[in-house]
Amino acid sequence: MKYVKLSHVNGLLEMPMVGLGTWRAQPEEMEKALWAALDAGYRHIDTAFNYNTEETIGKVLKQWFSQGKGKREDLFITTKLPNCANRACDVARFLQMSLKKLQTNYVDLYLIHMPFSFHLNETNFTPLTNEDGSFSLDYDSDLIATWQAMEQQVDQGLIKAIGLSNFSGEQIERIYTAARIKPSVLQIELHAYLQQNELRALCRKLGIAVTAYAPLGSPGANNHFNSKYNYSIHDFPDILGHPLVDQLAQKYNKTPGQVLLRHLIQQDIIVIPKSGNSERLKSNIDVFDFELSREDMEQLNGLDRGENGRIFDFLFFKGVEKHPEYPFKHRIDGW
Ligand SMILES: NC(=O)C1=CN([C@@H]2O[C@H](COP(=O)(O)OP(=O)(O)OC[C@H]3O[C@@H](n4cnc5c(N)ncnc54)[C@H](OP(=O)(O)O)[C@@H]3O)[C@@H](O)[C@H]2O)C=CC1
Ligand SMILES: O=C1CO[C@H](CO)[C@@H](O)[C@@H]1O
Repeated sequence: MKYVKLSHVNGLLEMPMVGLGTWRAQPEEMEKALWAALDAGYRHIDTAFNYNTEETIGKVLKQWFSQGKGKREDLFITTKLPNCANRACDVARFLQMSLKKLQTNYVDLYLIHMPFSFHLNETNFTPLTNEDGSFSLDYDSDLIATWQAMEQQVDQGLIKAIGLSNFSGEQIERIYTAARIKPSVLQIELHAYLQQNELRALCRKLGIAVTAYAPLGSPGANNHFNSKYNYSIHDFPDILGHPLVDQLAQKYNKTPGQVLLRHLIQQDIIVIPKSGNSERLKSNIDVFDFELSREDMEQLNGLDRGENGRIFDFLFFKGVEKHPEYPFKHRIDGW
């Protein structure tokens, strides 16, 4: 395993470059997948308050520790503040709920999941929706105040590093400028079709590590958006099936998934592929024994479609584009 050393942290904190994604994993699948992942050598787990996987992760880890297979400090756990809690007064209690479910007294990384905010349904801690099915936008939430509340949780020893997810360059710079504890990590959609060169350059300048979500193009996400939100993404990309990826997989005697992950890792990008299948889990972490040549890296760089390659525009949250902090306005303007 290779690690990225995080800046803006008190002391040394290293993030394993491959982590286990957990979005859409159902409890039984999650339990099996995490055991298989820990056996395969995964030590980095990516979850979020709204994935409904924290509880199962906590349960498995408790057993893993009690069987003497590892210690808490061997693991890197990321979780996220949901966007229905993007306000200073909600940070401590949402973090507490995550810590309780994860059965741990700290997380390595806590991210603001999304910059746009929804009102909170206090009965079940989900976003409030309006009668027409649109999401109830909270125009008053203050991202800087939310960030400062996260800094206080770092001071309390409940979080090691703090970061952002799905933020635009302007939003990142705004938080960075105001921050006492600077963001250590930016988690964004990043894969061969959406290579995010501008945001990566900004992060390099600010000493922020980049984590790629949906690094394989999130196969199956469209079905999920369809069934959960009755929303379909236009031109849904099949990156794993691209002929170049297939050709390189044959050349290096690797799978298409390994080629795509290696393309990112070789550029110092952390990846968090999700799998519930033990063979694919193993293959996704087995990406450190080969190197793509400069020419092949350049060919893969050439697959970038810019904004047209984006899967997660969050427009499945009906009405979200009206929020002033919606980060992809440039995309809508371009349509
Ligand atoms: N911050 C944010 O807003 C977001 C964060 N995330 C995080 O990033 C993680 C990864 O993103 P995700 O959307 O899950 O997408 P991924 O790109 O990781 O794709 C996951 C899908 O690919 C399949 N798969 C996994 N490995 C392989 C392989 N080697 N070959 C072929 N298919 C494979 C999985 O199926 P199977 O399980 O059957 O193997 C699953 O359906 C999430 O799980 C979550 O933790 C994701 C979205 C948004
Ligand atoms: O991490 C995520 C995966 O996609 C979800 C949408 O259903 C979001 O909750 C979130 O961005």
